[in-house]
Amino acid sequence: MVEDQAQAYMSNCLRIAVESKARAMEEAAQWKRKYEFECLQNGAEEAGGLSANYRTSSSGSDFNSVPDVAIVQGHHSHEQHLGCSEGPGISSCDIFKNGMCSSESNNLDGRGLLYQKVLFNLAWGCDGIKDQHAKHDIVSCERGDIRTDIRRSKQIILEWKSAPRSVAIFMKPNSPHVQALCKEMVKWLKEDKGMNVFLEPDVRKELLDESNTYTFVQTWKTGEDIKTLHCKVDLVITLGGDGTVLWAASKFKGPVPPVVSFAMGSLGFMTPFKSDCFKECLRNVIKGPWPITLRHRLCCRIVRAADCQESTNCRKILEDDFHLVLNEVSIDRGMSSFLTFLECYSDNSFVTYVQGDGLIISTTSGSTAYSLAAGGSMVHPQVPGILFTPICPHSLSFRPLILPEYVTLRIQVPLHSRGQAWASFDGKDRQILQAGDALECNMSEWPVPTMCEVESTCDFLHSVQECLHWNMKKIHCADNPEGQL
Ligand SMILES: NC(=O)c1ccc[n+]([C@@H]2O[C@H](COP(=O)([O-])OP(=O)(O)OC[C@H]3O[C@@H](n4cnc5c(N)ncnc54)[C@H](O)[C@@H]3O)[C@@H](O)[C@H]2O)c1
Ligand SMILES: Nc1ncnc2c1ncn2[C@@H]1O[C@H](COP(=O)(O)OP(=O)(O)OP(=O)(O)O)[C@@H](O)[C@H]1O
Repeated sequence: MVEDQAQAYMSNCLRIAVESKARAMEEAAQWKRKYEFECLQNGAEEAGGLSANYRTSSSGSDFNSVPDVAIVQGHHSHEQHLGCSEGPGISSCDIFKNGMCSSESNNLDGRGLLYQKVLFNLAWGCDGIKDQHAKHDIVSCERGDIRTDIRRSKQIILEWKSAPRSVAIFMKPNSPHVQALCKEMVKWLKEDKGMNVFLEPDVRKELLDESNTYTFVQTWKTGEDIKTLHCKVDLVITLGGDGTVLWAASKFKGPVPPVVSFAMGSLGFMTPFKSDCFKECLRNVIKGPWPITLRHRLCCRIVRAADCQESTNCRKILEDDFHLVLNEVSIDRGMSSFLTFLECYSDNSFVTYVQGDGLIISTTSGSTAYSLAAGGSMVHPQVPGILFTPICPHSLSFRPLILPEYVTLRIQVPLHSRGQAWASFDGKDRQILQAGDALECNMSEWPVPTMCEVESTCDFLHSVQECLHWNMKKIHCADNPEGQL
């Protein structure tokens, strides 16, 4: 009995001693944390970067008030590496403390001491641009954890602030069926909708030669006029096939008004609307809101060797001397019987040599056109990327690539090349590339907004299935009268 009491007394003393020691250690750790936080706060305030972004708490000097996310003026060595000497970015400037981290124990080291997570900064290569555009729209690094936001808004919707008033119609030439529909549409747009109608100069002339009821139709005369067409029209209508969409887009060397495309061609991958119900379609689109697909374009320039002879930096490129392609720019061997030999660079990094029939640099919209025929993947038009697809490469291992949308590609015909190459822009405007000439392209800031029939992905899948018969095979089965799978 006495022995039991003595043992209980001893273990009680031991427990009290252990608890006192734990309390003392906890208090010491608290003081240490406070000291470290104050040191860091003082340092940050001296650097001038963190103070504006502090999460405030009830007491200003409370070491429980910690910075959330700070946008810092670059003092990080990595920024220099990215060519962004003072560029903005996202910084993780967090001091971990009780209750801040999802799991408190994560911040305790083996000896039960709290540690500070090492600070870091995320910056985006921005070639010296110092504005907020260099921040990434979906990446954050709150509390030192890098995360990407889930993009919940999938579909872009166009909502008119007031009803569109002017429309430009582009139509496929030499088709009586298309011409007949164009006349009917022009009358309806004017009489029922009270809209100003623009037609291409020769189409307008043909209409006026036929009847003077179309004197209200407007047009453009010079190349200068067409440069400002986007300021005069709210909506573009195309009547034809994919070629007519490409044709209409090529007329806009800057911003493009929303495009409604009626299928009156053979394939019609980018022409979702049916011409026989054009009034209902246009009524809906004009009323809005309406889903659109932003189809990115590539801005392509030819850099001539002759223009660069004086100095390596000399570029006698005129302001207007560029092509905006909706599908692709292709470089091929033309009539030459030699293999093309092209040197390819991405942002000045060597990519590869192309030896074969040529190379296609395609947008994602163009992925279902020439690039597909050359073995490239089909890519949804809203995926940000540039397709790099060789044409009949001489090497069996030369597979197509998809590069990020922000790279600048340079395709050079080497000075020692035996033959020339030819560049075509959306299958048109073929231009010769002599030895030493290069083609440069990057993503343009001016996409083509095309109105969807249903919504972007649904329209894309519908086109893939209906126009290209993707993964459709006939099955011979009495249970499947339509014979398709
Ligand atoms: N081997 C090939 O498949 C090949 C060869 C040369 C050009 N092309 C394509 O033709 C385009 C020019 O078209 P065009 O109508 O002025 O010439 P075109 O009249 O010769 O038509 C070419 C075909 O490509 C289709 N097409 C065009 N763009 C498309 C797209 N984004 N998705 C799916 N199919 C598409 C057209 O509907 C048409 O059937 C070029 O941009 C190029 O992509 C393809
Ligand atoms: N307004 C226009 N003026 C001059 N040429 C045009 C015009 N619209 C289209 N074209 C050209 O006419 C050709 C045929 O047009 P389009 O591709 O629209 O018809 P399609 O071949 O019947 O249809 P799809 O492309 O669906 O097979 C294309 O090469 C295109 O560039």
